[in-house]
Amino acid sequence: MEVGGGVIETWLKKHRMLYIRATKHPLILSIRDGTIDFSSFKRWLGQDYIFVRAFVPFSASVLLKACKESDNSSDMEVILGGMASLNDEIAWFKKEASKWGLELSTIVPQKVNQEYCRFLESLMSPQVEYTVAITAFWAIEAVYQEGFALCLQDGSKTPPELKETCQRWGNDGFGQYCRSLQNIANRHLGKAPPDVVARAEVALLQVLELEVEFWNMSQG
Ligand SMILES: Cc1ncc(CNC=O)c(N)n1
Repeated sequence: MEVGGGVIETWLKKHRMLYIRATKHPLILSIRDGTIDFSSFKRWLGQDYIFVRAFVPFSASVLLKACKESDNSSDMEVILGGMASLNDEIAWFKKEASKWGLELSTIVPQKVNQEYCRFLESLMSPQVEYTVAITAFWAIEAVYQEGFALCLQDGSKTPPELKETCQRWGNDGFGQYCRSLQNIANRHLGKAPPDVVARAEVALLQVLELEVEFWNMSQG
């Protein structure tokens, strides 16, 4: 099954304004037009490192749910691929932080970041259905993919120092991975009972709102 015509596409149309606020946030646009304040970037980098560390156990919980609840063994492989790139990502954050003179061990999570990490923890509960968790997982990955891909488009004036960051989430391979996650989420949403579908939609909205706030927090 291909991306298009699924529940996710319906939701993205329905919640288009919020989706655009998350993917075309002023901070992303300032990277693309080259006007970004590097202190905002450094704040984002430090906070996102903390977020990504919390995202690893959440990914593991999604993997576990896929193994228990999915009828398709390729779900597990797609999620495992995402987890493998998180291993690189953590190493990259450490390298990038030292490049910017950031001491990661001294970074204190901001309130919004704590809220986002608590939200991830709530989704790790075994009571949360795989369909709900994979929808949130897809949304978290997709907003970064879409936002950073924008900074790599022709005509963008992304500062050279930030190109590598944009490549990390904006590259075509990550785009393909996000489409695979979207297909998985659509397949499960298409056969889930209405109450589960409703909870998945709420989780999507929570992700989008937290992403907007995460960018706001980084902007200072
Ligand atoms: C706040 C936030 N949202 C999504 C991502 C992308 N997923 C993993 O890296 C991220 N790094 N940070």
